[in-house]
Amino acid sequence: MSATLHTFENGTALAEALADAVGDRLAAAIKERGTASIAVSGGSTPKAFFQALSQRELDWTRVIVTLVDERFVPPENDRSNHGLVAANLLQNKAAAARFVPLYRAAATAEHAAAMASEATAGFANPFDIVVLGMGTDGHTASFFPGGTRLREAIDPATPRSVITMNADGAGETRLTFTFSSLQDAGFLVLHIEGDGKKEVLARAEAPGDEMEMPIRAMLRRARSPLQIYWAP
Ligand SMILES: O=C(O)[C@H](O)[C@@H](O)[C@H](O)[C@H](O)COP(=O)(O)O
Repeated sequence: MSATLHTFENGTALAEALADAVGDRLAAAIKERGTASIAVSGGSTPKAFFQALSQRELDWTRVIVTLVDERFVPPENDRSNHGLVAANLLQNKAAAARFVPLYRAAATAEHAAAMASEATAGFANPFDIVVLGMGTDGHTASFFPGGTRLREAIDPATPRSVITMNADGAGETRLTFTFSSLQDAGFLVLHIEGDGKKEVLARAEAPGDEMEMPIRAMLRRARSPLQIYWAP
């Protein structure tokens, strides 16, 4: 599908513009269907965006927030994406939103993934908004190069669900929505910052194997147009 690059002067300007765009989409979905759903990524990049979005004026009681992917760690762990979202997005006006975690205190990550798949099935088809990140190794969500279930995760035939993933670059076991769950969001965003990530993006846009740079799956095959938000 097509991708559009939106460039901003700095991270603050990007965060405000992305919060405006996402806030407008959430409001439109609420107006249309009474509810809105958004899946966001972790990492260091989205913090300012989360803080900006948390202050947008809308009926947050009708918004469901979940994660594109998560580490198999409880929210108190400082590597938890749930913890990051709780501290930065589910604040201010957005404190009224309903958060649906991917992590579950289950015996295994596989059980947690099954529980998360069930808990999200009602609203993840498709998401109104998905905000992806990208690592310098070309991963997005928890689609890591060399990941144990990478082929399955990016296979368009794999159903909408949350699956587990292990990879050298990932640290903990991950829980991740599959490609099919994310690629048809009403508003599909890739949020990246810095010159290094822009170079990674250029490499990903060149011919090559999706298994080497899994972001290529989104760049090449997402049904929704990919909106790339970038600032130096
Ligand atoms: O870490 C996570 O939760 C996500 O799995 C990951 O896909 C993230 O979006 C990228 O690794 C970018 O991370 P940075 O923003 O920290 O560069």
